[in-house]
Amino acid sequence: MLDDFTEVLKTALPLKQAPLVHCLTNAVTIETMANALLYIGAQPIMADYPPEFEDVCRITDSLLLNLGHLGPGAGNVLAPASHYAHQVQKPTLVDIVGISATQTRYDLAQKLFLDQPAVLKGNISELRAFTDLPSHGRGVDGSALDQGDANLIELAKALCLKAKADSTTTFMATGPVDLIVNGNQALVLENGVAQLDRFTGTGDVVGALTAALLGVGLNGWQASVCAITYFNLCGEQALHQLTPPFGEATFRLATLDQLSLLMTQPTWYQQLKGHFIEIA
Ligand SMILES: Nc1ncnc2c1ncn2[C@@H]1O[C@H](COP(=O)(O)OP(=O)(O)O)[C@@H](O)[C@H]1O
Ligand SMILES: Cc1ncsc1CCOP(=O)(O)O
Ligand SMILES: [Mg+2]
Repeated sequence: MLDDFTEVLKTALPLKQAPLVHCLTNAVTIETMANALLYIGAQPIMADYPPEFEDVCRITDSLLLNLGHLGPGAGNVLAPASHYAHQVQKPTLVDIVGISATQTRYDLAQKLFLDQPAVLKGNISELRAFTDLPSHGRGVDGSALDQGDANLIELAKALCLKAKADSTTTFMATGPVDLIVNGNQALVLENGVAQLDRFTGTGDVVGALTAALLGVGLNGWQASVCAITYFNLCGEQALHQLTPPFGEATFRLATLDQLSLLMTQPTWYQQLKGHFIEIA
């Protein structure tokens, strides 16, 4: 079954066409996100003024809603964009950054979920908060205390219950290992390196890559596996190429550089590591 995904990875990247991705995102990582999309051959448009949404929606291939840095009236920006995309069936990704930190983000995430996004993502602590499980998330960061096999299975079951109410959304929970839940299937992905937790925006970039892949027609399940695996292999390759000592900023740049480079290696997709878990 994992072989099916290897095939998806192989055919998806390099992209055969450039999807235009409408991003409503946070001010912290907005530039990193825009460039990450360009590096993989997609195109970003950051447009958060509601009167523009209809025009922007007409020309874009997917929508990304990131809760990372809510400004005044954010509810009046993200929710209308989400409703409109739902009406016209534009594939949408919701990134629930920081929902373990505030009730406002929690409420907004639950509201956006009702519009049936193709993918709802966050780190493992954020997805635990979303499903009302105890979460050790701190600010926008996940906690190692929410990792571990028992916690992953507990989260997979909780997401599976959510998925039963809405079978169209794929859930992505990132961390040292990543969990993807779709319907009653749960997949654990095992690529990546610890340094990917040490610069800001790694989760946001994974969200952007996923939205780009939704924009070229991959479903939520395929886009999630492909985006996480590609990004984490970029991190692995960056680490492999750097000679110590090097700082976190150097690693960040090397990882972002791999976004345009790794896919030019003919067998990159063969490094996919993961396994399905039983949640019945
Ligand atoms: N310790 C780690 N080991 C391997 N990969 C990691 C690790 N921490 C994060 N990653 C990877 O970095 C990306 C961002 O994950 P994460 O840090 O959980 O998101 P966020 O930035 O939203 O908190 C994911 O692709 C994840 O697999
Ligand atoms: C530091 C910070 N604060 C609000 S959003 C943000 C960036 C979060 O990026 P990521 O979710 O990818 O870690
Ligand atoms: Mg991060």
